Amino acid sequence: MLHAHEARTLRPQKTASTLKMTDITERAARLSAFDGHEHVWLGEDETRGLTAIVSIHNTALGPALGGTRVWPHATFDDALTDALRLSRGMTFKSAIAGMPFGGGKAVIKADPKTEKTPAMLEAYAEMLAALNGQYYTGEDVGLTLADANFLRERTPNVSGTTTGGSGNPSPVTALGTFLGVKAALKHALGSNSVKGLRIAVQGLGSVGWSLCERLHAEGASLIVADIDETRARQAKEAFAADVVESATIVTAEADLFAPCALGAVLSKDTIPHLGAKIVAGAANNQLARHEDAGHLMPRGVLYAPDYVINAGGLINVAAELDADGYDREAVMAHVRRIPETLTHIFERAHAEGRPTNDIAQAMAEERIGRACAA
Ligand SMILES: NC(=O)c1ccc[n+]([C@@H]2O[C@H](COP(=O)([O-])OP(=O)(O)OC[C@H]3O[C@@H](n4cnc5c(N)ncnc54)[C@H](O)[C@@H]3O)[C@@H](O)[C@H]2O)c1
Repeated sequence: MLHAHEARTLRPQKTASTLKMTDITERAARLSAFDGHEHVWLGEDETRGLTAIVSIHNTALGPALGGTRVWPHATFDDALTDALRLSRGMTFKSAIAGMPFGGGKAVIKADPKTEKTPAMLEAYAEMLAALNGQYYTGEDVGLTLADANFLRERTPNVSGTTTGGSGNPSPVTALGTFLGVKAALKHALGSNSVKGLRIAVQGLGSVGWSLCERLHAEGASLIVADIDETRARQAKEAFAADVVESATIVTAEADLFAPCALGAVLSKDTIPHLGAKIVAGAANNQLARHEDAGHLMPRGVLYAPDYVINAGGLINVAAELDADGYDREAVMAHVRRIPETLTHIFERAHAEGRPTNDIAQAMAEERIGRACAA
């Protein structure tokens, strides 16, 4: 495996490849989201329409693992910032979940509906292969199970596939999130039942939809929003949900708000207008800035740290890479411990008068620190 700043150039394995790979670690270091990343790679292929960033934050606990996001960020630096923030979150997620993996994430700057082509994914598979085991990936926003299968046929460093893998991790993420929602309710309201509660869900994709199914089945009343109107209409029919605009779901009066779309939904601007006193959802990087949690506490808002509650998918894909083979029962047992970890964080945060994300980060850093010291 490569170590921090050891390698400056990598070449695709196919000699006639049009893919160009550049180490952009130094460029990334100029952004405030950098946080000491070990490596950041840019893969460009003009012919096949690829602009991809692979961001490797910390490999103290093992090789970097994290999904690939396909999203049309407005600028390259927006995409780079997203990749950096997401891979840092993966380091903490893996550490808290006790997985032998480090933090990594990739962003392909493209519209997944109109610009994602087989040729682009082909070029991206070459990039993954050239990274030679530094980084393992799978689904995220804009990268589907079919895409993961396509990549897996071309390079081994892909998890969460149905071509020899354990399949789409999203339902497992949704299960962990659902159990985490219950843990948050129990801590804040004294009961973990969702029956009769109003729950606002932002984002009705793979995870958000699956979470809604569970909440609806147990009698919650749902308020939903998605920028995809078809998805929102389907949720109205399937769950008798109230549909609101995406911009207003943050303020919707509810017992709990579950962000399941993109990040930065909790900021100093949105927090004063939150319509719920509990925030527990699957989206990565819900806080615009780590410090924004300081605005939640004085308002009595309980926040379930995103990388703790949404770790189900990671636990599932990591198990697929286990040398002893994938064990579904062990995965489910591990996911069922997410509420226990959350409850510990809630109680410690309450006892110490600190934000829940501070406690989660301290726990993750302790484990990473122990690995570095060993
Ligand atoms: N899939 C997983 O296993 C997994 C694991 C951990 C974390 N997450 C995180 O959970 C979130 C959802 O992931 P997913 O796999 O369901 O993605 P997805 O692409 O299947 O769904 C995302 C949904 O959010 C909607 N959306 C985007 N921007 C929105 C906005 N501003 N307002 C309302 N809706 C919006 C999209 O239209 C889409 O329906 C992401 O933040 C992802 O990083 C996913």
